[in-house]
Amino acid sequence: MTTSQSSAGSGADLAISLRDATKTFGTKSGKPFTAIHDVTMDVRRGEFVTVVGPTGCGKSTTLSLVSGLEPATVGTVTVDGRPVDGIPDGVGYMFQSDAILPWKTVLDNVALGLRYRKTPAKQAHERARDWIQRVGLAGFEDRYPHQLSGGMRKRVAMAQTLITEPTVLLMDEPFGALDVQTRELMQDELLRLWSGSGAAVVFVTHDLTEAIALADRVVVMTAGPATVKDVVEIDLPRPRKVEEIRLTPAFTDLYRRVWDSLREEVEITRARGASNVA
Ligand SMILES: Nc1ncnc2c1ncn2[C@@H]1O[C@H](COP(=O)(O)OP(=O)(O)OP(=O)(O)O)[C@@H](O)[C@H]1O
Repeated sequence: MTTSQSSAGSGADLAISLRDATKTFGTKSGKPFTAIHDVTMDVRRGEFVTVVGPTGCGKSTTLSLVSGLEPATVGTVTVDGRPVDGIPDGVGYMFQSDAILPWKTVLDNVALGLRYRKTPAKQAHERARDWIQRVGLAGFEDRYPHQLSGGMRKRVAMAQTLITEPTVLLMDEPFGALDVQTRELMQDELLRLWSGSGAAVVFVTHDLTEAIALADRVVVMTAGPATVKDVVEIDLPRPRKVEEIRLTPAFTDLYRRVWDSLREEVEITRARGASNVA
């Protein structure tokens, strides 16, 4: 399937909708810089969409329009049917560098997600204990971040985000800094925690294996300014175990399919030279 947009449906089941969204930044030189161009993409409630594209093409910028951190210059962006104007309710984020505070314990860090939303301390701590258990960190409530492994810190970050029960979860290379084995563990954890949550996820990654293993659909973006080049449906059965599913012939076919689409864009980006995309 080759489409010029990622259209998942319409109406009430849409959690996220971008329509011809373009983002142009002002620069010091005075020459405007267009980071993404005419991006049209829908994500249904409960759907897991991953986004791949060449380095610097505009993937994070796309997320920042959905999160309300940046307004679209042209086009429309809606979350839960409402135009994005500032940070929408019900949106959770996870980035490569986590938002864990080194001077707070695991319990306080996880509770922070709720404390920022004015939940009383006692209630926030009760729910934090529950989430710490769900992410497999029971017994580590009183540890500080420097006493944790990279994977454990990610579990804290995941609990901190998921405790707010976001309806839209935006993830920008959240496992990018982890070693391969820990990354696969965290991918499985994420799928387990997400399944049945009803959250719509947009997950940006450079790792095609990760993109395919997690997704219902993979959106392939062009060299910058990014637009949607292709959307690949991932019809692999769920529940999935990443280390098992990536060895199946169906997975290999999908990998080839996504890479065939992405390769040309990566080559265009390489030909332009790193200095133009940094
Ligand atoms: N605030 C800004 N002002 C000017 N240019 C920006 C701004 N934010 C991003 N850009 C530029 O927009 C382009 C897209 O950046 P973005 O971070 O969205 O790409 P990306 O695909 O997420 O990158 P990567 O793959 O390296 O993570 C880049 O050339 C970047 O320098």
